[in-house]
Amino acid sequence: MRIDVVTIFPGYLAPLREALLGRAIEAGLVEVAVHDLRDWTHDVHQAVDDAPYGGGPGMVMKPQVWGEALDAVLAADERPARLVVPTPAGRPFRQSTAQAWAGEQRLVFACGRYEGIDQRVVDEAAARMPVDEVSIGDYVLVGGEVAVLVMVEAVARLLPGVLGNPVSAEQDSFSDGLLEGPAYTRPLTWRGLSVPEVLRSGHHGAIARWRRDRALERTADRRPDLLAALPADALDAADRAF
Ligand SMILES: COC(=O)COc1cccc(COC(=O)c2cn[nH]c2)c1
Repeated sequence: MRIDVVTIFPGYLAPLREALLGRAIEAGLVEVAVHDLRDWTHDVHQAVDDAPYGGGPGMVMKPQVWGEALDAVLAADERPARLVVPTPAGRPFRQSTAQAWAGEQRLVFACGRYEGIDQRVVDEAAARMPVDEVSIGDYVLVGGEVAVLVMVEAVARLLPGVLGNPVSAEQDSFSDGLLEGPAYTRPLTWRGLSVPEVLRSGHHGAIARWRRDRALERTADRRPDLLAALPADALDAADRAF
């Protein structure tokens, strides 16, 4: 998979080169190219924004600069691309979104700042490629860069070879529609707190049951919306205690 990011703060994307993801890039499992939007300005001030039509606070990012930047970035590789624009006004980004995007040959991320990018940039792009305006949560950031770090990590970890042990991607939180329950490791007792007996029993059935109970309990407590969204047949008789 090739990932391109267009931003006025390329340095914000430096963490993509670290750790697991950095190794995946070095191994050629994923290619990442970060582009400075200002490279496509032609004025001495390298202006990327202007006042909003209709008035109101803040500035809007200019369509001409974004248009030239996306044209150039898209032309750099013949693989078909999906354009992703992080925005508080977007559809929710979920694990299912990451799963779907993991099958893409190419993702191009456009990082908005200020009050956003002129809508015509998104509308014009949508005429020639799939475009997703997505939100990573109901809060407002200063720019899309941090959201891109979140989404790239969520997608890249699903790519074959990126994670050491692929099984954990399947057994993710949300993969069965429930939150992950508590996890424990050595020592057996720590500051007077012990590990639940069942986990040391060696009874795999009892352990699986205990883990599911804890996941159901936590989901009912923290995310009742997820529980309500489960398909009817997802819960067996033993589950219905929650
Ligand atoms: C067409 O889309 C745009 O113009 C996007 O423009 C902006 C403007 C300000 C901030 C951002 C960054 O995204 C978020 O704040 C965000 C994403 N998820 N939750 C919060 C993006």
